[in-house]
Amino acid sequence: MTLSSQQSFETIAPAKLNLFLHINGQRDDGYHELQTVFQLLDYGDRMSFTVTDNPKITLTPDLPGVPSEDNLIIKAAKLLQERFSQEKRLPPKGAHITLDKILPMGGGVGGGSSNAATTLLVLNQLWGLHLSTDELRAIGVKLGADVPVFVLGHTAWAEGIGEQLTPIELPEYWFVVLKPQCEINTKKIFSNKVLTRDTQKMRIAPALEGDVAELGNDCEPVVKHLYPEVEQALSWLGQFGRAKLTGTGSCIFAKFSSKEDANTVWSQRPDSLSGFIAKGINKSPTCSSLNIMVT
Ligand SMILES: C[C@](O)(CO)[C@H](O)COP(=O)(O)OP(=O)(O)OC[C@H]1O[C@@H](n2ccc(N)nc2=O)[C@H](O)[C@@H]1O
Ligand SMILES: Nc1ncnc2c1ncn2[C@@H]1O[C@H](COP(=O)(O)OP(=O)(O)OP(=O)(O)O)[C@@H](O)[C@H]1O
Repeated sequence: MTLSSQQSFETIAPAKLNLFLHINGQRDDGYHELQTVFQLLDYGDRMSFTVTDNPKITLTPDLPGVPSEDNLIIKAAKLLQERFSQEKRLPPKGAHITLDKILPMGGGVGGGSSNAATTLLVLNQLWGLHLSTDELRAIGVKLGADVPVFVLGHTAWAEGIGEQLTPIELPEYWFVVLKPQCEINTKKIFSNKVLTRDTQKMRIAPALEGDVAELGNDCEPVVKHLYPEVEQALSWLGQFGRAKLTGTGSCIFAKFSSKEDANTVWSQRPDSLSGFIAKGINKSPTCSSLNIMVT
């Protein structure tokens, strides 16, 4: 049975970590050129989708602080509806979507982007649109630089503004991800005057595992200066391994070779730090259950 003959679908929208993040320049439109490795995690928001004949897109529950029209899930569904009308010349179908939000917002783990990408992938199939993954990636990048990697649904080496992607296979390590008590606006960090913007581009994806461990995040000095709670969290986690910022923060992470080692560190964390433990995965659960080939 194909998904287009089904009416409902439930899945996890996974989180990502930036295992390192280099900023290599700035484009004329203000966006930054970067190089990074996106590591997908086996931890994320639960989402469910039910097709409706009525063209309305509804989402429950509301996300506190995010008006419905600004929610990336609604925006993604509406962009896809426009394509539906263009391609099929029929009144669009609608959807009822539920979101169990567990990923910290403004944390650099890509929750909103992952929600948007999951919406594109699932509704593309439930509505029987059959757009290719490349077409969905092109729609996704209009919603945010982090959306395409979640459409690809694979851990990846990334360049450009984060949309030029090469899938890679990494060992499935465990990560302790800690969230200091602050939310960080991505634009605020990217518009900071003293942000490093001239890290030399690597010519090829580093031979990953070993090399990536040594590479840092160019946003870290600015974020540490503006948010002392992030600096404190980095020094605490740094006692147990190399601790880094993901994206523009506020979450930080360190890698461990077993769940037990990760748990030992997690159980000692200060009360001021929330977060989660997760395993690194190569392929996203949504792409696996939708039988999407990674190319
Ligand atoms: C920091 C990362 O999370 C690393 O993966 C991403 O680069 C951010 O991706 P995102 O949250 O999807 O970002 P967007 O929603 O596209 O952009 C938010 C703001 O960040 C800035 N921005 C974002 C990505 C990028 N490569 N250069 C930028 O300068 C832009 O000012 C933009 O207005
Ligand atoms: N479905 C959504 N889930 C979370 N945030 C959303 C969503 N839709 C819109 N937003 C807005 O996007 C902002 C960033 O949310 P998100 O959780 O993706 O942060 P992030 O992990 O720091 O993102 P990134 O790593 O992609 O920069 C939120 O503060 C919120 O205003």
